Amino acid sequence: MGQFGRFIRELGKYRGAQLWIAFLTLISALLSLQTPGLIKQIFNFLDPRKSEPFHLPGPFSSLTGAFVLLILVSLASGLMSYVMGVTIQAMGQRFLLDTRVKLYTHLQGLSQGFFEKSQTGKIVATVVNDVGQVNGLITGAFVTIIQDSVTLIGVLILIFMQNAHLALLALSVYPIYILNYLLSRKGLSDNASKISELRGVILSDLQEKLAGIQVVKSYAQERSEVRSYTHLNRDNLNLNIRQNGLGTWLWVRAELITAVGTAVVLCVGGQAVIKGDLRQGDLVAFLVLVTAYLYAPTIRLIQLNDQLARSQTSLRRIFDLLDTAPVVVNNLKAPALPKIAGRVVYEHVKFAYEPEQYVLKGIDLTVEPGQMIAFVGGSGSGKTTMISLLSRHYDVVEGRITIDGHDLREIELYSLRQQIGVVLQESILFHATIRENLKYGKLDATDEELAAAVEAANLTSVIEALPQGYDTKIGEEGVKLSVGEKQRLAIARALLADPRILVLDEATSSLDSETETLIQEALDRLMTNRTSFVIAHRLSTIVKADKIVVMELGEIKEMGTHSELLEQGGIYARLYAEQFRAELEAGA
Ligand SMILES: Nc1ncnc2c1ncn2[C@@H]1O[C@H](COP(=O)(O)OP(=O)(O)OP(=O)(O)O)[C@@H](O)[C@H]1O
Repeated sequence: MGQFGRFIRELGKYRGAQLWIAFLTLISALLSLQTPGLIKQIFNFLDPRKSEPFHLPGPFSSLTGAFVLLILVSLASGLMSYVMGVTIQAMGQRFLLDTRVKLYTHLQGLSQGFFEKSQTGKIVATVVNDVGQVNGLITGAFVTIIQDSVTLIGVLILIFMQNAHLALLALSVYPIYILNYLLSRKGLSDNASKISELRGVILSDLQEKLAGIQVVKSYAQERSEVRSYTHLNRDNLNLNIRQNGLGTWLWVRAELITAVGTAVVLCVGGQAVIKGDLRQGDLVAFLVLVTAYLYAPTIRLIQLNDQLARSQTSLRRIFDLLDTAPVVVNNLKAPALPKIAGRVVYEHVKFAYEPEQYVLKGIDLTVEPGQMIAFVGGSGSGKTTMISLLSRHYDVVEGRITIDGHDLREIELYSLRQQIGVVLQESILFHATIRENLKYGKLDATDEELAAAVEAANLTSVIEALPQGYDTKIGEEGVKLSVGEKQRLAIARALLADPRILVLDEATSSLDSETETLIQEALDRLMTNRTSFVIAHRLSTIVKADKIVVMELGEIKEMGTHSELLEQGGIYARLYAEQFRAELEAGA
């Protein structure tokens, strides 16, 4: 029930709408409860044995008047329900908007590590499906709960006022209702949480396999993917059938209990009518009250159990996501990093992704402004981790990293990242126009700035050749750019951002020499006058680096310029010889 409690608190901000809904519910319930009273008066008036006059205001105290009043009451109650429906739908839509924005804002604030460990599809399922499910709770279940609870309270008072004996009889079936409910509750909620979990799995699997369709196709796994997708969906179907079966079975039993209750009231009440202790109209009105206003809302409330069970899992996932704290905490009160020169110092830096499993084991490294550092080393030696720490995607476990003397943890995070540009191995571009992709580096870039960046990135002729130039869409409905063109576009984007520090993860994939030259030229222009950290794969980059850092198992083993390290004849000399030979062979 904890989740529902928190949910109700979350809804607190819509208090105005809630009060309005509560007021309308009350009026609507009071109006609809007038119907049985009117029916009673009509029947008692029509009683052939002893017609009783109407106790209604002047113009309505006739048969026609009573009918008109009946219609007016229904109309007014319908109108109230309409206004209430609209108000609740609006509140539901507000909730959808607010919760999705809240979740998305929270997601944007989470650290990179969270996304490395989570399946995107599951996150999408929560933001889209789970929030939608909870919206259903507001617009569906909550209306029922409020409306029917008010009706139940009103009807209880009315039936006891009319006939306490019959009222007690009508209520005698309630222990059986409760038992019936308790019997089904666990099954329904267990099954609902399985459905909800499975839905997340199906969505994340779909997203993952479509994103990785190249792998699926190149391993010819299409049929096995279709099989496993069908399998998951069949499980989903079975669980849903079971859920509906459980829900319907609960409802059928509740209907049966209702029938018993109605029969008992009719039987005992009927005898009272025969004996003359009760008027026919009183019995009919009592029966309408009991069946339509007592039993029917009770059954509706019982049926809600299914929806509540389904929503519980959704709420848990929404709250779990909202409760996930970022690993790297951005102190918004910390001072912004002033415009930097770009001096970076790693002081005795130790870092572990998992407790005690150090992947950086005491790094000391000083980089002067404008220098180019090349990280070299075997796979898993810690190169990527070094640059992740610089952008503060993770915090160091021991030691510290400073930029121009500022400890990274003591400055505002965004002001840090704004001054670090990143060009990754695989350039990530969005499904938008070339202009929009470029402007991601600098939102207010002028056309001249765009053109200069594009020129420096050797892209001018490529863009000019496109039908709509800068306004050409990339991806799905637009052009497909080659790997080299994408990379140059990413370089132009970084040029526009004009960061003082540059992080570059060079592409390992071999590009043809012409493309390689174009990219290299663009990169050289990008790196000019910036402190650059390069995870180097190309000999040309390594050779001209101001400092080559050779890493092995999380430690710096060698450091120096190309010629210094060759002279040492250590790890670097060996790596270089290997790579040089490999490049010669590849070129041959
Ligand atoms: N997100 C992560 N969670 C846990 N361990 C990680 C994570 N990222 C990297 N590691 C581990 O940290 C170690 C260093 O990885 P890192 O990616 O820094 O190496 P690298 O030198 O960049 O390797 P490569 O050249 O293959 O990219 C490896 O043992 C790797 O398995």
